Amino acid sequence: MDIVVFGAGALGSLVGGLLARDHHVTLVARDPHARRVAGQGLRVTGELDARVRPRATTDPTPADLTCDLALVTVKAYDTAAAARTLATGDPAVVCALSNGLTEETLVAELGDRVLAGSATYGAELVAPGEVRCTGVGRIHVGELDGGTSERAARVAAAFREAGLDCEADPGMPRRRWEKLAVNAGINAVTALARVENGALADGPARDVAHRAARETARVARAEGVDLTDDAAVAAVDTVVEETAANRSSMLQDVERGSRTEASEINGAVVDRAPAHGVATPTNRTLADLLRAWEAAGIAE
Ligand SMILES: NC(=O)C1=CN([C@@H]2O[C@H](COP(=O)(O)OP(=O)(O)OC[C@H]3O[C@@H](n4cnc5c(N)ncnc54)[C@H](O)[C@@H]3O)[C@@H](O)[C@H]2O)C=CC1
Ligand SMILES: CC(C)(CO)C(=O)C(=O)O
Repeated sequence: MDIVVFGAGALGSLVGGLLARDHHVTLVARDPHARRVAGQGLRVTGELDARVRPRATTDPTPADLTCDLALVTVKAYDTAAAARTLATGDPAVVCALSNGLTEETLVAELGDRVLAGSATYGAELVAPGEVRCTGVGRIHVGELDGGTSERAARVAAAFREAGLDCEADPGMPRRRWEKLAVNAGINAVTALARVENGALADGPARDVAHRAARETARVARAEGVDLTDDAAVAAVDTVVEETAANRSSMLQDVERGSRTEASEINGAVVDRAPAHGVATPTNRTLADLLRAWEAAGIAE
């Protein structure tokens, strides 16, 4: 497959690097990472090991963006800009692995080419040209409105060919909310407490994460998605166990002094709640604390 990874930071470089073992991959990234990958290739270290030579560019042409599959791995708040650039080319299928409910923003520019996606792999960009895999997770892809499709099966098969754990999921509407519950619980709590995901296996931080996940499940149900409180909590516990050594992407953000996705994750739950009369005090507190930290001065 001809695959473009748009926004190759930590997650995009990991997934794109692994895909490059079997597919023709172009990373759309920023310097100095892009320059390093273009010159010396990309190293995947940590729990997985690979040395690959994908193409890398900071400035894709419409021809670069005309591909079989465009994977979007920018931060959720960069999705609209990524979608506008992707629309200058002609990707056959577009799939977001970003956290947050970003697919609607992609659909606005790219229409029914958009598949839903989610990833629980852990990744850190440790240096230009080197990404560390901190947790082997799983990727799910599927139709935004649910159901099976030939194109989702084809994308999942292409991922598996390259050795990634990936399934086509007919239940993406529920999975997207389940992932939002996982991130609402894990990301903000690990970022504020400055702990690895595994620290949420017990103790007070675990209770906060569970409360955020339950609130997310209530909003999901109010929006017609069948996600029980217990299922949301169980999903948090499973990801905590599977990614115990991860420093969540939001913890990495606060440690770097950069903007977080608190508004796109916890804030997204809070914003949707009033229309349904659902209370979301835990998500509001987590989002507000992170926004207060951002307002005090972030690096970018
Ligand atoms: N890092 C992780 O372990 C995981 C991250 N995620 C999600 O994946 C998404 C990406 O996360 P990370 O990879 O950690 O963030 P990151 O900040 O390392 O990567 C995003 C990259 O996109 C690049 N980018 C944005 N706009 C661009 C443009 N127009 N042209 C070129 N490059 C552009 C940025 O420079 C950055 O390097 C987030 O939504 C995160 O929540 C999900 C699962 C795990
Ligand atoms: C799955 C998890 C929680 C892995 O850390 C993640 O999505 C992230 O860090 O953003």
